[in-house]
Amino acid sequence: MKVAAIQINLEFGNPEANRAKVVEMIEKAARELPDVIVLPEMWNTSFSLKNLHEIADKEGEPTKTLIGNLAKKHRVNIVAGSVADRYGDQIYNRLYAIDRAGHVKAYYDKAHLIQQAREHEFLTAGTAASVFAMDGIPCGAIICYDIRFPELARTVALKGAKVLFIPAQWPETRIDHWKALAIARAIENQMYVVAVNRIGSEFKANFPGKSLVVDPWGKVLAESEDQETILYAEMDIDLVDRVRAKIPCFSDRNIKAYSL
Ligand SMILES: NC(=O)CCC(=O)C(=O)O
Repeated sequence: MKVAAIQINLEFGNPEANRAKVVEMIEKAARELPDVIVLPEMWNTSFSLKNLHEIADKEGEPTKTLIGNLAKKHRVNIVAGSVADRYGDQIYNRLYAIDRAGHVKAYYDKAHLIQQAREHEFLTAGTAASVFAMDGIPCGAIICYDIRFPELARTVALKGAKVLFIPAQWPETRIDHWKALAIARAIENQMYVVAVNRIGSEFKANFPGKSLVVDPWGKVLAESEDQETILYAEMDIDLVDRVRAKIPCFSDRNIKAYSL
């Protein structure tokens, strides 16, 4: 499975501009014939939280049609990062997984909203982990701050995922956590992690990129710098089974010891 992680700057509160950038980058990434393209967190509006009611997607549109058409045109799977998506009065930080035919296979709503960024005041948290197949490979997704909650990544792994996608907007001040947590989630769950950050700045936060792909042994296969780029990596999915056979953490779990 060849992955292309799209690391871009975003325009605050400007979905039109961000859609144009995303289309340009997907077209560019598709030329390298990846199996899956991944976008960052909240790429339509960014964290323009106060006017999300006006500028968020409505019931998945236009993201589902726009990205679905690109997926179909290039016969590529797309993990459409996440977008602000309004359903009635509720707005979700929602990720869509779209297959090569342009169909939405699954969605995932960010479960842990970061109070420090006041996300919980404007967004509704998801309540379910998401696992979906891409070309028959079981995959899962979490979003940004979710990476700090090992229970969620573990749930995704226990549901069978071998690849975990993590779109994010992760700031420079805590970038060491980003890399350490991505590697930790890969090692403890013996799965691939594709962690996609943005660049640029918003309010007082700088975003340094540093998107990375980690294999189930914890080896960083690819890592980007602080610039607009597409990060490519080849994932040997059979390695997940080999690592899980070598150190059988899943069958060695002792759930009696985990109850509070
Ligand atoms: N967008 C986010 O969820 C940011 C998370 C973050 O900055 C952190 O966990 O630290």
